[in-house]
Formats: sequence, C-alpha cells, structure tokens
Amino acid sequence: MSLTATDITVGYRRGSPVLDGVTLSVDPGRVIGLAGPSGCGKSTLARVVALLLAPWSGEVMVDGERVHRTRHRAPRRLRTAVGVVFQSPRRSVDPRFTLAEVMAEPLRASHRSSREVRDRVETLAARVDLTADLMSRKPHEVSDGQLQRACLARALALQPRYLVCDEMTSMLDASTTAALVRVVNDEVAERDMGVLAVSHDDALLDVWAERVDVLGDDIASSDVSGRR
Ligand SMILES: Nc1ncnc2c1ncn2[C@@H]1O[C@H](COP(=O)(O)OP(=O)(O)OP(=O)(O)O)[C@@H](O)[C@H]1O
Repeated sequence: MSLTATDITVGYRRGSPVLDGVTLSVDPGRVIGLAGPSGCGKSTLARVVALLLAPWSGEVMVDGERVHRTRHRAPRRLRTAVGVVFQSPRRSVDPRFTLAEVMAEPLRASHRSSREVRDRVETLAARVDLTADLMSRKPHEVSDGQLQRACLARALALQPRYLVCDEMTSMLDASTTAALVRVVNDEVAERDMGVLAVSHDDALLDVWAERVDVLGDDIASSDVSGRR
C-alpha cells in the first residue's frame, strides 16, 4: 500500500519537460518531505501525485491501483483518496463561500446528507480550531491562517488516505504553522494517513518529515534521492 509516482516525465511545454523520469513514494502513516531549489519542479510533482496533472509518461498508483485520468475524471474512490492543500488559501477558495461552505464542499459533492455535512463540518472546525463565529464569515473577513485552517479541514473532510501539502504553511506565522502541522500529524497517527510535505523550509521538514527527498535542479537526473 502506498501512493507512488514512477518514472514521471511531465512539463508544460512540449519538448521541454520539468521532470524527467522522477520516482517518488509516500507510505501510509508517514510524512515524506520534498525539498529542492526554487523552480526544480516540486509543485509540479505535487500536482502529479495529487492527481491534478497527468504525466506525459510514467505511472501514478494509489494503493496498487493505476490512475489513468486526472482528478475530475478519475473514479471517485481514487479522487477522494488523495487530499491536497496549497500555499495560497485565497487562491484556493471561492470568495463567495463562507468558511463553513468551503469545508462542506467535498461533502456536498459526495452527496452526503445535510445532517452529515453539518456534523462533519462541526467536527472539522473543532479539529482545526475554528470557532463558530468564524464559520459564517467569508474569506475576505478572516486572516490567511484562519482561511488555511479551513482549507486543511476541506482537504481532510473525506478522510483521504494521503495528503499532499504544497508549501501549506509558507505564508503563515510560526504558531499557525505548528497548529496545522499538529492537525496533520494527528491524522497520520490516528488513521495512518500518508503525507507528502513540499517545502523549501528545511527546518520545518527536519522536524516534521521522517524522510526528506530532494529534487535536484538537474532535472535530467532521475530518482529523487533520500536525504536521510
Ligand atoms: N502552469 C505552468 N505553466 C507553465 N510553466 C509552469 C507552470 N507551473 C510551473 N511552471 C514551470 O515549471 C518549472 C517548475 O515549477 P514548479 O512550480 O513545479 O517548481 P517548484 O520547485 O515548486 O518551485 P518553487 O519552490 O519556486 O515553488 C518552473 O520553471 C516553472 O516556471
């Protein structure tokens, strides 16, 4: 059981790959860090692993099942198996939604009953430490940290088996960073969620990740190498 990307080649312009033959694996119950210089393709690899970007070649497998399509066209069981949190919460939410609606989005898309949605959103709000008064606010009425808490809750709403955190805390202060990392770690400990933590913050990965893979700036070199 694992989330694996094997021999991935992908880019944004034909003939000019950003990643060339890169392999990465995330196991359940572990936090794997992904580091490397700016522009080396960490976010691109994160998108592939989060099933948001289809590789030109290579394969992505979720617990032994090959993913043939990207997120919106993949079967539900694969789509909901991998959650993702991005760096900028403001660019990740519909500005017309309240925080409660942001968190409810994946539950509604999965046709959960109104009662289930309400209960689950309440549980998630407690988990990410968002008080009831914040839940009825729109994104422009809350801080980046509060909005990122809602985005993390949204990513956890369907209890994904894996979570991809792409620079999840890089816009946040130290205490909010610690709080969000704690929430993620609780999910790892309680239900064996596997995590890919992309960050340029070595100090954070040193304390958070059990292993850090470094994506070189020489993209022609193949496998990401374990730093420890
Ligand atoms: N949507 C896109 N369209 C075209 N090129 C892109 C796109 N996203 C990324 N790139 C390019 O792909 C390369 C890798 O970008 P990527 O964001 O994956 O790197 P990164 O390691 O995450 O960088 P950083 O640490 O600065 O966020 C860069 O040269 C970037 O300009």
